[in-house]
Order: sequence, then structure tokens, then C-alpha cells
Amino acid sequence: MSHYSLLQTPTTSIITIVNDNNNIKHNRLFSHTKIYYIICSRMAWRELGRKRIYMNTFRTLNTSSFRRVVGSSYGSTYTTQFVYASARCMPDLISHSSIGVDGLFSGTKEGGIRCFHASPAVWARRGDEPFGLKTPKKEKYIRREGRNQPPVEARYVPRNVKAPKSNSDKTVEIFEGMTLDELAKRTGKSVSSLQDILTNVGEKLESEFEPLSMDIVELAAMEVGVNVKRLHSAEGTEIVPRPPVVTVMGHVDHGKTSLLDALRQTSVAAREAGGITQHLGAFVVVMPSGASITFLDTPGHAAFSAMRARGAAVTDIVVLVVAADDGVMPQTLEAMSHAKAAKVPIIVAINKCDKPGANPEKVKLQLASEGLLLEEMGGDVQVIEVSALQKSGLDNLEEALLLQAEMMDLKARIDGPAQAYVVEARLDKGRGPLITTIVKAGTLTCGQHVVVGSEWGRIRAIKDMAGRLTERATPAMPVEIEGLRGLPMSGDDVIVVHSEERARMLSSGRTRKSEENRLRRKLNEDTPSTLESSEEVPQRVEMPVIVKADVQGTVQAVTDALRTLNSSQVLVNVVHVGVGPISQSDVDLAQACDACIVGFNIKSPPIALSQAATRASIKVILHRVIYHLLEDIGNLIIEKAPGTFETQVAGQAEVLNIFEVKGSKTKGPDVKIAGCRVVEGFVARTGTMRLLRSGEVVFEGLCASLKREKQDVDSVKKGNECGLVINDWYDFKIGDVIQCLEQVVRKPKFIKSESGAVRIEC
Ligand SMILES: Nc1nc2c(ncn2[C@@H]2O[C@H](COP(=O)(O)OP(=O)(O)OP(=O)(O)O)[C@@H](O)[C@H]2O)c(=O)[nH]1
Repeated sequence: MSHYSLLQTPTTSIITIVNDNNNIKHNRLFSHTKIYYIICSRMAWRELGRKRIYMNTFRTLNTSSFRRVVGSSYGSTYTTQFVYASARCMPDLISHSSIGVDGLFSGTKEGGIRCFHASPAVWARRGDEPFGLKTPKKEKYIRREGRNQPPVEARYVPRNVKAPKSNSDKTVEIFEGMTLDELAKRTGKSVSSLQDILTNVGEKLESEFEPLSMDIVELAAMEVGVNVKRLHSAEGTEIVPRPPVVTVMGHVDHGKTSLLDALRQTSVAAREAGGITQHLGAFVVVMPSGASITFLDTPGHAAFSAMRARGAAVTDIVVLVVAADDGVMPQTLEAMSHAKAAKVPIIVAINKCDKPGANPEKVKLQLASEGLLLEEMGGDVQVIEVSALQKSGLDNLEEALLLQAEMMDLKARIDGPAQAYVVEARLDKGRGPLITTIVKAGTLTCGQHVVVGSEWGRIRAIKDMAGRLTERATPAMPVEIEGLRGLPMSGDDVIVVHSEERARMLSSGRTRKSEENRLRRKLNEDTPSTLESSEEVPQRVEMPVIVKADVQGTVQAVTDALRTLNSSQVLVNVVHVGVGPISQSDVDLAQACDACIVGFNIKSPPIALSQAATRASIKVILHRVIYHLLEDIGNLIIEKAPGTFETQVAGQAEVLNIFEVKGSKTKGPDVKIAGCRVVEGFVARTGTMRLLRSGEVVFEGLCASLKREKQDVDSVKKGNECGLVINDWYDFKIGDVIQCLEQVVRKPKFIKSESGAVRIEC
């Protein structure tokens, strides 16, 4: 089948068909259109995706003018059964209402296309339609896309309300043993479409209630464009206590590295290996009792935040190092915020207690005044006095960690599929990509096929921290793994799959998904965000904020002022405050919490830091006038607020005449058309019509057809005449009034009172 451009209405739509061997290279046309559809078989679509042709196409365009792209169809090369919005390709550009809003199509064996159901714009152009229109078979194809949505063909897409979100920013939780039926419910997709996907990846199911492996579920979910969150069950046949995984944090020069070095030297492996020369990113300390502690040996917040930002909840306990002579410093507070935000318990190590100027008691008071509830003051945070230099107090610290671990009742399943995270990844010239991982549950074994982030491979060798080859890695054991094809990132998850083919598939699915998400984020920056048309009461959303200011008093004042902007729709959540300039750690924390950074009376951050913030899509707002700051934050809040949906009358028409079109077997039932004149505003094809008789509402229904001089039109303005059909209404009377209702999103407002006080009004 060759390439057809079926239909083009200026600046509205293009429908393009490509077959398996074709591509879209010619499409200069696209730059003149707002909507375009590509119809092709799944195979062809894959091919386009693989060659990234669609990407190139978009690059040459002003993407913000696109409203939707319909991706592939299911069917063989020459039989395009019907077109639907393909969340698999450019979900960000797809409004899933694409089905039926502008047309459903069916291919013919001859390579043609039949239009089953089309919008006015399509019908109006049917003279251009080369393959003729066939009898509508709507019901067969019209689906409900979500429980609260009307059938797609009747969906009300109001003005001022942007198209519904694509699936791409939807995240569903998946688990081992999930059924297709459950996945269908969570993704909002039909069982049959998911079944098609699984058949395509060679998975044959007896029924939709058959338990599936998590990687198959992830594959299917990614194919329909949703993000997944893997839920790992703690259940298993063998649950055993596991060692805690500990991260060391604290202010610069307070002795984090020295403390880790001192602890490392107490590790058995270090003694056995004559001191570990190679940095693995983690090591294990074994106590005389046999209990062990795993330390992540990259000190600082950056590693911690980077892992957390990637969803890797590896750290169980944070050791907060505070120098006894220096006391609580800005980065001490930052570290506390990081740990608090991650809900990870803290153990304080007051270091440098050997120093003459050491004053541990003062440090404790400082920490308490910063809100840390120390054990000796009736709280539950243990404080240990140590000296990394003299290696004193280390036993106490290790014991405190074990006690904390015991209280946390850290347990893991050791049998079954491994769940692990990458701590560090590096490229070795001879051995290829090497990763240090920590297993959270299950056991990693040599020879297993794994997917790590978007990379895949087969475990060729596992080495323990002393560099010895081992067959398996159990929970909390840091090991180095060899055999990956590419280099993943810290914080990536390690997943065991049963075959190389599965590993390849999952890896490519993840690569594609992350590319889609990246593109979507980029597009969201270019275009305003889309809103679901719904009547639901908006949920309150959180807006995390980090506040930095010149002095403590200002920090407090800014924080208090920001809290006055809380409203029923958006809650300003101050996740961290600090005195001084914006630091890398602030940026890391902002990334981990999806926060914006507010700076008051401070210098702009260095260019490299600003660039890092921009790259991570972190908003940095700097001001010296509090009102300007609040105004900026107020605008952000308004942007973030879901808003409330309201119905309003867009226009009104009077019925002047009534026409009856007799139905037949082929044409369908009889239809009553109201010949109207629009007397107020406008009436729109996508609107809900309210029929009033003598001032009383007698019916409300969706508009089935809107014509002007026999042409289907999207809307008709005041002063013009039109023919209007309302779904399921056959009893128009001359003099009836028809109101067109539209839904609008009402965003909160930023209000400044005469006294200068500001607030957000919903
Ligand atoms: N007297 C004394 N000095 C210490 C102790 N621990 C660390 N130091 C010294 O403090 C300085 C900083 O120690 P580091 O371990 O590099 O501190 P850090 O927190 O890792 O520093 P950054 O990596 O720069 O954040 C070094 O000169 C150490 O020798 C201690 O217990 N007592």
C-alpha cells in the first residue's frame, strides 16, 4: 500500500497512511496542520518508532501547534482495523479522546479505508474521501476510556478545557502475580488490547485471571504508555533479618570520610584483603556477635538524593556527623532535612571529641533546638560521641546502629527473584560495565538475565567486597556485578528476568518510555499542561519549597509568609530552610522532592549550579522584596492548582423550524432536526445542549450534529442559523430555547488586600 494523504482541512487534520515499508519523510504538510493522524499497521508503526522518524518529523515542527497524533492500529499490513490513540509512541501529544472524535476508520483488503464514524469536520470533507463511507457500526468500536467518561464519540470536549491527559504521566502500581484483568482496571485499557500486546510479545494466556510475572506486566503497561511502580512483596518462604544499610552525612570537614575510613578498617573484608584498595561504593562491617552493617561509602547528600530521586530507597539509617568543636552548621541542617524528607531515622555521631575545643553538650543543645529529639532528652535519636582520628567510640556507634536496626525490625526475603539497586556504576576497560549493587530482597545469582534501569545483560561474575568471586548475593550484601551491555546509573533497579529475549524487550521498553517521558517533560515546558475534563472536586496538591535566606530571621519570615498562601487546592510544604546561598545539596534535595527553591536576599547561585537546576527542571526564585516573591510563588501555586470545573452557558439558540429525516435500514432511525437561530454567544458541536420550554428545562443531552447550510460545523455564532440534532431527543417545538453548555476550569486567584496582605482564593 502506498502512501495516502486522505484528508486535509486547513489547519485541522491530516490523515496519513503508511505501510510497513513506508515512512513519513515527505511531510512538509505537517507544518500547516494542527492535528494529524498517522494510520498504519503495528509493524509499520514499530518501524517508524525504531527509525525515530516521528522524532525527526517533530523536530522540524513547532510541536506546540499539535493537538494529537494517532499512532498505530492493530491489524495486518493491509487491514487497518481501527485507529486509536497510540499511547505507545507520542503519548504527550495524544489526547486519548482521538478515537471517534474525528473518525474511526477501517481498512479494506484493497488497501483502502472506510470511515465508520466521523466528526463533522470529516463528514464535511467526505467528497475528498476516496474510499466511500460505509454504514456506521459505531457501537462495535466505541469504547469507554475511563469509568467516568462518556462514550468517546459523545465525549464533551469543552472550550477552554484542554484535552484529557495522555496515559504517559499516569503511574500504576504493579506486582508479581498480577492478572491482566487487574492491569486493565488500573491502566483503564481493555483486556483485549492488553491481550493483543502480550500475544505480540509471544505470551499466550489461558485467561485474563492468570497470574503474570512482574516483567510481563511491566512490558504490557509500558506498551499502553503508563509508568509503572513495582511493588515488591515482603512475602516469601524464607524471611530473615537483614543488616541495615547506612549512609553517612554531615557538614563539610566534620569528618565523614575519616569516619567511613575508620569504620572500613574495622571491616572483616578489609582485614582479610589487607585493606580494600578498590572503591566499591559500599562495605560491610561485621561485629563480634556476627551481626553486620552495610555502609554506603559515598558520603554526602548528593548520592543519597540521587538515589532517592530515582526511587531507590536503599538507606535504612543516616549517620549525621557533627564536629564537636564546630557544632551544627548549614549542611548539618541540610542533611537533617534530607533524612527527614526520606523518612529515614538519624543517629548522631559527634565527631572530633578528641579535640581540645570539643563541646559535645553544646552540640546536643544545638541539635535539640533544631528539632532533633535526642534520646537523652526524652526523644528517640541516639547520640554517640566518637573520634574518627583516634578510632574511639566506633563500637558504640556500631552498636547504636544495630539497636536502631533491631527496632526497625529489618527483614528480607532471601528466596525468590532479587530486588536490588545500583550503588555505583563504572566502566572497566577489560571487564566492561561494572556495577556495585545492594540486594534489598531475594538472591542474585550468577548466570541470571537482568535488566538494570534501561540496560540489560547476563550476570557473568559476582564479586564480594573483598574481590572474591561468589555465586550469589543476598540482602544488604554489596557486590560487584559483571556482564551488563551498557552502563546504568546509581539508583537504577536490578530486575531478574527469565530469558535474554525478555531482558532485551524490557530494556527497550524502558528506554522508549524514558525517552517519551523526557520528551513529554520538554513539551510540557513548551505547552501549557492539559487538564482532564471532569466534574470531580479537585484534590489538594502539595507544592514542596526550599527556603534559603541571608539570616535566620528572614528565613523564618519568608517561611511564615509562604504559609499564608496555603489554600484548599495547594499546600505549600516547606521541606527545608537554610541560611546562606543556594548549594548543590539544595538542588539535589529539590530534585528528590520535586521542590522549587526560594532565595531571599541572597546572591544568585553560580552559573554551573543554575544550569544544574535548569537541567533538573527546578524552579529557582530569587527576590529581595517579599511581595514580589509572594506574587511569583502565588503564580506558581495557581499554575499548579487543579482548579474547579464549572459549567456555564456558552450560548443560546431559538428553535424556528423542525425538520424530520426519515430513517431506513441503512440510514438508521428517524431524526428530528431543530432549525435554529443563535441569539446569544455560540453553540458548539462538542457542547451539551439544554432544552428549555417556557423557561423550564425539559432535556439535556449531547449534540449529535450541528450543521450550517448542510455543512457540518464545529460551532455557530450569534446571528447565524443552524441545524441541530440532540442525542435521544425527538420532540422539538417551535419556540424552544436551546442552551449550549460548556465546561470551564476556574483557577484560584492571587488576592492582595488593601492592607497589603496576600492570599489565594479558590
Ligand atoms: N582531631 C580530629 N580530627 C579529625 C577527626 N575526624 C576527621 N578529622 C580531620 O578533619 C578534617 C576533615 O575530615 P574529613 O574526613 O575529610 O571530613 P569530611 O566531612 O569527609 O569532609 P568533606 O569530604 O570535605 O565534606 C581532616 O583534616 C581530618 O583529619 C577526629 O575525630 N578528630
